[in-house]
Amino acid sequence: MSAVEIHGVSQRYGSMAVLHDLNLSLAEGEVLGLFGHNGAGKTTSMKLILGLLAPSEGQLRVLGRQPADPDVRRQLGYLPENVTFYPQLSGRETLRHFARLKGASIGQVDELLGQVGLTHAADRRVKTYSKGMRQRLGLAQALLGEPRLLLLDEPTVGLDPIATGDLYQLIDRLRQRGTSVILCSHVLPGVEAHIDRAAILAKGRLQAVGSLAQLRREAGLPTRIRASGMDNGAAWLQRWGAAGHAARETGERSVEVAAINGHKVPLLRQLLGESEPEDIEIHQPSLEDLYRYYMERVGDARAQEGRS
Ligand SMILES: Nc1ncnc2c1ncn2[C@@H]1O[C@H](COP(=O)(O)OP(=O)(O)OP(=O)(O)O)[C@@H](O)[C@H]1O
Repeated sequence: MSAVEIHGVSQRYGSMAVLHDLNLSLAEGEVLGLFGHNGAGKTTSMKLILGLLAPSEGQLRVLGRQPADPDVRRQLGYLPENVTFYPQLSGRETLRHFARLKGASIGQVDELLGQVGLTHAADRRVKTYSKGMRQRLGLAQALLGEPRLLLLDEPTVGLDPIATGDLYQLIDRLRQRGTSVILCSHVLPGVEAHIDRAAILAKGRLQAVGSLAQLRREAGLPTRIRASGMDNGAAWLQRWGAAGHAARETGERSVEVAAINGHKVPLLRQLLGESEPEDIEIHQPSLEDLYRYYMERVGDARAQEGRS
């Protein structure tokens, strides 16, 4: 059974269409990164999965049932984008309150405070917490009741680099336990190692979904091979250019060639077989490169529609 299945979902707010024919599924134990520009429809998608909104068109199944089913709700954890708490309660009191609301064991509270690094501040009022501490409390709240499906909307906002790394490690552990996770984020660097697939949403439409390897193949973005400490760089530039590869000088005795699909290994073999670079760097397209590619493609499509 899939954790989430979305079939042909469109969503309107009044007369404004914000999601168009969305089709997406999430396997159990899978971590999906959902990325998109401001207003792309990420939070709306999460609210549909949470059963907080009913789709204008199409169907959703969450853990095999209707999203608003109370049994499903009990198995979901949600960290909203702008998390707010009662300022007068302490962190521990806050979590106890949410545990009671969710029917989760109060015994989990202290363990979760420890997991998010808030044990030392458990008895301080939330109004004295920094933004990052409130965010971590929000995460602990989302983890109450050991959810099977966790929805995290901008979880790294306000987190310092170490807390961000801790969050990603926590996601890795949850994945190992079989928890399914949807993670919305504008922060792309660093997240790619912790997701199974990425979904890229723009203007309410899913532009791409797949593993990084699949998206790299689909986008056909080049892997850049940079060789430094080269005695005969100019000759290589000429040779690569003649063979139709984009190549450039990147510094003194340093050259770079862009290898598109299928050319990476042959180019490397040739380079290492026939010259002696002091160093080689291989830069695969990052999630950020892929995101930029899909965003630019939407922009281009719009520009062409405008011209026709
Ligand atoms: N309650 C609402 N009423 C009317 N329009 C809304 C409502 N909520 C969201 N929208 C609109 O729907 C579109 C999608 O919003 P959504 O919050 O899903 O985007 P998002 O991808 O989460 O954006 P961000 O990255 O800025 O959080 C936006 O144009 C937004 O203005």
